[in-house]
Amino acid sequence: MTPGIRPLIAGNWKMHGTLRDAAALAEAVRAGAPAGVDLLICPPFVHLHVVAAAMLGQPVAVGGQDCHAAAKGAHTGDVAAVMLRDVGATHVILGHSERRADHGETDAGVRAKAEAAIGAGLTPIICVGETLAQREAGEAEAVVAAQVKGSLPEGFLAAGGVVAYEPVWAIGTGRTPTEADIAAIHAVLRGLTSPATRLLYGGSVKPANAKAILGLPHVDGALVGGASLVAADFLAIAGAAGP
Ligand SMILES: O=C(CO)[C@H](O)COP(=O)(O)O
Repeated sequence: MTPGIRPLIAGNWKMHGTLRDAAALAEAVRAGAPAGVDLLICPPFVHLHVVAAAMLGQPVAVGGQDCHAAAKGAHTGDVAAVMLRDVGATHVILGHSERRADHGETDAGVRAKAEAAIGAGLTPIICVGETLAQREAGEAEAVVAAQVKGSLPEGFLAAGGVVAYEPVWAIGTGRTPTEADIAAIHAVLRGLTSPATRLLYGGSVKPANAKAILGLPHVDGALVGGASLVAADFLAIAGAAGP
């Protein structure tokens, strides 16, 4: 943790569940939200409006998992940042490795989306992280630094933008980097951002490892995938971030 930075625990629900599942999960998270920690849930687009309406005035923020760089236009299947804001989202995840891999997203494209998000009044959460091959080649710090430099637009830090370090090989695999490796990357991220920037770790965060990971220097929260689909697990991770 970084003294003076309130932790953020964000759940990325990815492409899971029905609308009924989403509403029940959101309600369970709301009911158990601990004090002293900011909570964010990011449902699939089609569930976002209902979940955001249910969380209005509650201590759980709601975010999108992506947005388009344009404010409107002929972009079939895409969603604009202003549309996310309009239905009650406050955050948006950008540049997740699954989108970089599945949709060919580049640092420049992520930067353009982040500009749109900031313009719409959303807080962007930009994901960076190396592949296993890059880590084994000793390139992890350089890869992450290049992604940060390429993906963060001007005004990102002033707008309270968040950076999430998610090593690609740790996502959904049950494998996590060593605590020293996480701390080393987060020190690089701190040097490239600001003393007030929230830096999240993501990749197989579970109740069992949350306390240790969240206790590392410059780790100001977590971006949680699989464990965020189980309210008790997500809340246990949030509890590990609390005072
Ligand atoms: O979804 C994640 C948070 O963005 C990230 O991919 C980690 O997933 P997990 O390994 O299932 O927690």
